Amino acid sequence: ENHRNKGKQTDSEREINFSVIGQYVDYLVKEQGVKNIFVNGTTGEGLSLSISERRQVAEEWVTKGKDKLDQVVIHVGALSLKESQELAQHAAEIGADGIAVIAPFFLKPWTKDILINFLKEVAAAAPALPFYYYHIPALTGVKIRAEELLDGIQDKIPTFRGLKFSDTDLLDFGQCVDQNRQQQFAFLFGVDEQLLSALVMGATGAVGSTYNYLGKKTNQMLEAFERKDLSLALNYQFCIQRFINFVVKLGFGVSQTKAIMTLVSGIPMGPPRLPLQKASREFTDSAEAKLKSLDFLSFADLKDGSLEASS
Ligand SMILES: CC(=O)N[C@H](C=O)[C@@H](O)[C@H](O)[C@H](O)CO
Ligand SMILES: CC(=O)C(=O)O
Repeated sequence: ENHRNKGKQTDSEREINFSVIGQYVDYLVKEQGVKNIFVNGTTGEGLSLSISERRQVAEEWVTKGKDKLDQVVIHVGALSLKESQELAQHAAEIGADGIAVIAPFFLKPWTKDILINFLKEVAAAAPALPFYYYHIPALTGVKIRAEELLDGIQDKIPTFRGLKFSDTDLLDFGQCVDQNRQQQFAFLFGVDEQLLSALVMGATGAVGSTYNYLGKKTNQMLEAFERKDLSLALNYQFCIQRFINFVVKLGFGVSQTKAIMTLVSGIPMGPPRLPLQKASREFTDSAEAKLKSLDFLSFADLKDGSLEASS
């Protein structure tokens, strides 16, 4: 396959630019204080990549993150159980720190037991790796409550270590925490604009798209929460909400996230892949103005060529 730049515009626009991943590791660690990476998920368009591409992306992150990142968790969910197992086994082979799986979303599991059976088969393909369930009902359409799924899950999936919870149902999330106090599960929250509420409920961490560029601000919120300075933590959360609320009104999704990542880091993320469409110039300009007005972005932060790359 032809992944590297061959000078043809169409190739570089359509293919993954593996060469920037190493740079991006350094950027996240140094500029955002982000040392745990979730690869091939929603933001990484994992489900729009071929299996071969997913393997290569995973390998690049693990290789470039060595001695720099704390944990690299690979999302290996797929519609095909066999492909998911292949990716799980591959994640183990390359030395990833964990795997995560979403519910299959075309032919869907309708009950908790069926979903567990699917997840169990994937987990068994990487028996030495921590396993995380990625709960994102708005995108998968699988609305089985996480609290139900977690009930007795370790008897079925011995490698189960936690949950990435990307939903706004804080009753469900709170009950996941409340009913599993005996376990040492990771409760990773995935709705960035509501993270503070989830921390109150017992979230042990967060995985989200905005940490690519608001990682530093979010870490300040986490530190304030840790120090029990709730009013300062709320200040940070409101600041983050002001930005997310602004972009949500403009239409905010993975494409727009990529444009902002390019803008803030100066590292070209490239356009998304079909069926997504590149964010408009108007979006990027408005987002940039908002970031500046909220003091999330100083002129000094803007790297040369960042506007070029996202235009
Ligand atoms: C649907 C989606 O992409 N969710 C992300 C993570 O799971 C979040 O990080 C959101 O992008 C973020 O909370 C903004 O709404
Ligand atoms: C944002 C996130 O959690 C994902 O890309 O899956």
